[in-house]
Amino acid sequence: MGYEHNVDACFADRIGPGGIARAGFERLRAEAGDALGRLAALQGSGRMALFDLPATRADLPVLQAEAARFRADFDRVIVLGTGGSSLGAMALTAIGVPDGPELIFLDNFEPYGLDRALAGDLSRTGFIAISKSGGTAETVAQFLACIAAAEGRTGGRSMSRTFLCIAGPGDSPMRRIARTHAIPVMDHPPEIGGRYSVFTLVGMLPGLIGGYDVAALRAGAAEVLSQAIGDPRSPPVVGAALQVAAAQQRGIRASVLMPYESRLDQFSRWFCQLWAESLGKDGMGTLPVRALGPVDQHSQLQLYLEGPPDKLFTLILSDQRGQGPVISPQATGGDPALAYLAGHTLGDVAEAEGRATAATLIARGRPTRVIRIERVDEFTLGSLFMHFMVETILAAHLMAVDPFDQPAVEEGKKRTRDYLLQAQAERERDAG
Ligand SMILES: O=P(O)(O)OC[C@H]1O[C@](O)(CO)[C@@H](O)[C@@H]1O
Repeated sequence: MGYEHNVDACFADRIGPGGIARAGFERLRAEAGDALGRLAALQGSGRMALFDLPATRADLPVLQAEAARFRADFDRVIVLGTGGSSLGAMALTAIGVPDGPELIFLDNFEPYGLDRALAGDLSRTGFIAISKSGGTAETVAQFLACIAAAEGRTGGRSMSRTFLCIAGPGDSPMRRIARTHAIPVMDHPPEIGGRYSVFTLVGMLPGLIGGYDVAALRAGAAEVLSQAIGDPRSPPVVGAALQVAAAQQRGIRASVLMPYESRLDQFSRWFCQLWAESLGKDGMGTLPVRALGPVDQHSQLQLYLEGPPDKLFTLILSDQRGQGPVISPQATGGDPALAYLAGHTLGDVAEAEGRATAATLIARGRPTRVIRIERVDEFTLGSLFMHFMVETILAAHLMAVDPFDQPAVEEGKKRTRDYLLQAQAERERDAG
């Protein structure tokens, strides 16, 4: 597997009263294991398509061909899409810099970023607009703005070769815009929710354009899934029971994810959407918190150690020993205050800091799970994606909420539309 999962320091028998009791946890773990068994029975039926994706390879040739075209034609690819339509690919392409065109994700809707991106040379810039619903205001508005900006600036390339759209099947504003401009549209699988879509073309295509090994990503996911299905004590089952037991028994209100790897910071953003939108309903759910080590030791850690004991910590640690520049003993100038650094690499220091934070949290009786990874690569990331998806789905089961919907976000979207219509009406009234 791409990781080791250690939850010992979450239990009262290890960390004292801040920890959870084994008995209640074991009941939840058994229930989560049963739920996974029922979901696994749907494999291959199309009713749990997420579980079929890791073993799928048939879609890759078409995506590889499309990616090859983008790689040949463009120096920059601007990806439009928000939430589940971008976070997975952003997490994947944050793990390294293989090669290929620069990928620019305009996931946060704001004029400044779009203006800057569009101010560049558009003759070697491709665009991919992604929206499962095909109607998300931010993505549709960006799509229209990019089409308008690209017209006459594509270096003679047709719109159909400059833009690509990924949208759910059926009529939608995005599809209508694409049709007007003869922009090709690929289908977003309707049976996979946006925040679970990283293993579909939504994650795979940007990944392939960036030169990432997407088969390894799926292989990592496949391994976690098959192990979880075969073993009711597997990490995602244990993780779900842990999160729910912590909330039920210890009033835990927040789930902090703290990788000690900048390359996994985007992964934490992906996790936050997954956890929040899947669980936050009917008064249930815990607050997902994105933290990054070591930098947040100098920002959040004081609160984590001495603030309210309402957080469950998940640290993702990798063995960075031996990596990076060496601090030579000569460079420390023989200063005794710096003797502890002499001869170490920067990776040695980062590794010691991650270990120290885990030990300090544990010493303070704060429930702390440690996920150890060997390296940050596609296989490991695929493992972590699948781990947290299964953990989230099973936690939802234990909380009796639906992990696949997000009914409340519609309210804000409707208000946005109303405000804009109102402003339009006022403008027209003032004008005439
Ligand atoms: O892919 P779409 O339909 O544009 O949705 C983007 C995101 O917006 C949400 O619906 C929330 O507003 C998310 O669930 C989703 O990932």
